Amino acid sequence: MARGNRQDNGVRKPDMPKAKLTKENLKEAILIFSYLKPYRWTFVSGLLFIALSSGTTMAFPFFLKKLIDSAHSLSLGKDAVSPGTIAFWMLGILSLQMIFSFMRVYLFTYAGEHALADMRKEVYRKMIMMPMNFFAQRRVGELSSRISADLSQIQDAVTGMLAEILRGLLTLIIGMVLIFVLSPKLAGLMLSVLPVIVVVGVLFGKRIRKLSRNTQDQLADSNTIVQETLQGISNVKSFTNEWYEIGRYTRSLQDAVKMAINNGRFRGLFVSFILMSIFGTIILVVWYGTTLVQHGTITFGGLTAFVVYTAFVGGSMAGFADLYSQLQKTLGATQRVREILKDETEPVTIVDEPVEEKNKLQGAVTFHHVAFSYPSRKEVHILKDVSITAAPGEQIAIVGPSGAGKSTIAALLLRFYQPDEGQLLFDGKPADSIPLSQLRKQMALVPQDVMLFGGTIKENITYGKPGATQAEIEDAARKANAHDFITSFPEGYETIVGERGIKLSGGQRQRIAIARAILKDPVILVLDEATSSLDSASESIVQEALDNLMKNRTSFVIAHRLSTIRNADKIVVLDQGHVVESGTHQQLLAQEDGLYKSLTKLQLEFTSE
Ligand SMILES: Nc1ncnc2c1ncn2[C@@H]1O[C@H](COP(=O)(O)OP(=O)(O)OP(=O)(O)O)[C@@H](O)[C@H]1O
Repeated sequence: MARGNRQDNGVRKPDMPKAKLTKENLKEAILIFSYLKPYRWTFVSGLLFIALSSGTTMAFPFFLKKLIDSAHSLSLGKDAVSPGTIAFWMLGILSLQMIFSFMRVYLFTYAGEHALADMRKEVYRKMIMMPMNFFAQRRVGELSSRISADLSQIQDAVTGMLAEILRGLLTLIIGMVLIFVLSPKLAGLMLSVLPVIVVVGVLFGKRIRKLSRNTQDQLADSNTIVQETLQGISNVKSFTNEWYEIGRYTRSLQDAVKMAINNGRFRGLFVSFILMSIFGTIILVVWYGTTLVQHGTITFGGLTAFVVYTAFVGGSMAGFADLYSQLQKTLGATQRVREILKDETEPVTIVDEPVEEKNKLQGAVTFHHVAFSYPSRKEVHILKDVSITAAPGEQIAIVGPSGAGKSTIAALLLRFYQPDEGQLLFDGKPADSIPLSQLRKQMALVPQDVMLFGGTIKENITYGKPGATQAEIEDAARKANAHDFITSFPEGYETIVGERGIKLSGGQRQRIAIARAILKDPVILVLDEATSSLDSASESIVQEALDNLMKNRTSFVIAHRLSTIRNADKIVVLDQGHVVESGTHQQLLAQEDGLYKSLTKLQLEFTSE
């Protein structure tokens, strides 16, 4: 069976590109801001409040200077504004600061959350519209972390980081101007140590970025293990491989922890370095400042304000180095998300339109000399020169050994993939001349392993025709031999089926899938070994349901149990991608040395044993 999320070799592809701070990358990242467009006024107001709150923060040291100088003047018996009045002004400023900070956080959250939800919607929309090959080459965990982790990183950048950059820049510029105004000499001293700090900071930042990327990758690997084992929990349990999975997860986690600790070591060094730089500079400035106070070049208050401004400026510089590594992470996330946004989707429509008259099918299907290889394994030719014709309403059975390419035929029918050579025709028209969604709307697939969604039975049946009435649903369930077992549940149609339908038996799940297909009322039906996992009693109930479903539709039945397809209008025998025989049951049995005959014989022997 050609499953969607098949992995080629179980090894995750290194699709986490390094995000360097290049012009190209930044340009791409800026495109993400287009999602903020609908909320631009909220966002701009947020920016304004950041500027205002930075302004009020920067006003504090100024008032501190006034406060100290006035106290100093008063102590010398000179005339000055009373410290109480200045403290009162400071309280006023503090109140403003509170309002500004509240508004900035609120407005940024508002714009950021909305923009992120839009972005998530867009990425999900894109993802779900991707062709099958996209899913065949990626792991589910990896894709879901695009939507969760990567997008959260981007959101942090849009809201938190941008605010930090703006605040840092304002603090830096205003702080620099003010310290030069307060004392050019002291400012000169402070700036002489600055380039050293910046260079070392950037080098550190680079290293940290690399390490944290590796940690993130490793962590994503461990999360994939969790997702995969939970999805296949019955496999894990039936093989009693809990120990194996715990071991696998532990090893993966240990690697992640090792990397994170290594990263932490560097971050620790980085933080210590920054702290040392800040306090070292302060000590230097204070020492030199006190000599200037002695010479009367600067007041006590001035020196205090200078030190505080220096701390602000130093803090914002240290923040920049951290922001730099954050920015790198965000660029990585942006790149991965943009990769999906840029990828080409299938030409499906995302509005629920009825099938147009001109696209309505009668149900004739022709495979005309079709050859096919899966895009991920181009060198392996799965189908070779396959020709099959089905008249409207005919039942075509496809049989053959495992791996012969039966499910691949189903995948091509549903146009999950395109033939490499030859043509697929519907009512004599090339498949690609009919819009993809319009075509698929007229088909239904009852797969081998039925996947139900976590909602109610009713919701699962209505999946075949959203908006169907209760009468239609019940009618479909009756035809699918499902009504009786559904009504035997206390909650009837409202019974929650549990995640992926685990609260129902295999046969019940299949009958729900059949009811879903009946409700869809397709012209062409594809059944992929629909009865293979059932015992004889359930098989006959399901088979009856299937016979109801197949009435008056072109059906392609992929079957292992040859007994179920005896009455098919045509049986196509496939072997290693070739059609080796084709005809009715009787015709094929008449072929001495035929593959069908030997398969039938084998099954008879097998079942009579
Ligand atoms: N997505 C895929 N990418 C690459 N190769 C695939 C993919 N799906 C199936 N194949 C390969 O194509 C071949 C035919 O597979 P297919 O599922 O069509 O066989 P089948 O006849 O339905 O087998 P079975 O009866 O065992 O389900 C197999 O060799 C399989 O490994």
